[in-house]
Amino acid sequence: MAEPLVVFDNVVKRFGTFEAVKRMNFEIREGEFLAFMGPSGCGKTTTLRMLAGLEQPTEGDIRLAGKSLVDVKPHERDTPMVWQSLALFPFLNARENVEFGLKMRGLDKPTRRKKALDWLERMGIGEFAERDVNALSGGQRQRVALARALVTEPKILLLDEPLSALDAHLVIRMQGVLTKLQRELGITFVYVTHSQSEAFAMADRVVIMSKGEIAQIGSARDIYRTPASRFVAEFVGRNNIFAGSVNAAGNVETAAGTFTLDGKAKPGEQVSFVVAADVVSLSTTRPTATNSFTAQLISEEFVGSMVTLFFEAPGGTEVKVQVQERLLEGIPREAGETLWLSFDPSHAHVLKG
Ligand SMILES: Nc1ncnc2c1ncn2[C@@H]1O[C@H](COP(=O)(O)OP(=O)(O)OP(=O)(O)O)[C@@H](O)[C@H]1O
Repeated sequence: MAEPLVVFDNVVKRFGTFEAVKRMNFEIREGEFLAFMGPSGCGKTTTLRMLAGLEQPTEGDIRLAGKSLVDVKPHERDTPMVWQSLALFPFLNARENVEFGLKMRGLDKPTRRKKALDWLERMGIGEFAERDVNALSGGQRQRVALARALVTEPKILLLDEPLSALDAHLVIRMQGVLTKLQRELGITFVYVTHSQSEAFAMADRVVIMSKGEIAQIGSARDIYRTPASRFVAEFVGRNNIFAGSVNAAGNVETAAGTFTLDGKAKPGEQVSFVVAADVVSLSTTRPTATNSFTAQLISEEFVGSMVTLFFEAPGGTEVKVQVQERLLEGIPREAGETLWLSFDPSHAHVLKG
């Protein structure tokens, strides 16, 4: 198999004695959309800066298309990589900002102009082409910055929170625009975001970082359904976490109830396991399902047609249930209501560590 486009090989980054990135090993495939997520200060930007050549690793090697990047200046590389930055040139208008990179590459004026206008149009801000960038809103500036980065059609595009200044409805639209462009142009996107919905909606694979280390790398589905650790399960947030001891029959005795995990837990063990919020079923009467328990409805939250119901189960266990609102017909939704919750053992994922 061909060498992946990017390889991080035992990369460590220290600032003085502080280890911002601890021995990272991962690969990025050509044309992949890879998103980095993690709590503030976990090393996402430092990782991106090393890839961009703005920071040198203290140890290890980064290879781009099979060649070591260490000690190669960004402009000496043969794989074009662009850092999408919000820092626009204040003395140029929107179109001129987008044209700038093309001018540096020696394109003639009419071609530059046409490409720039085309990209501003694609970003939905064609009408502001001649406007001074200081007279644009934060979200409009962010889209000029995206157009400026994409117009040069780099092989790799590095994006650090590119949609953070946009309104919710625009974020959704721009997510669609970006993923479509990424696929069409075959550009490899390396994307840092605080937004889980953004990472999960757009990326082929998501890297969850914690304290300078990769906590998990995988598809949104892998990370959501089979989190590698309690940290990932809690970070993802849409999971219910149960903990307890396994009795002689192999069932887990938790504060919320005693549950069977289909042999995934050994008698005598202390285990934690997760059940995703969207696989918990609700009913008003005791279900025939194996793992059922009662819980009291505390509150609910809507996102589009999905509703998340927050429950408190015995022992103060918080349980979330995510369901399409139309499937809740006949289920009483007053706070304080006691309902039956259940889940199938096949949906329980035992956590390691
Ligand atoms: N130049 C530097 N000198 C010293 N420490 C630094 C430097 N750059 C980053 N750090 C530290 O390294 C750690 C990782 O920083 P980084 O910016 O990569 O985090 P991040 O995950 O991108 O955070 P955020 O989500 O808040 O942007 C932080 O604790 C930060 O304070």
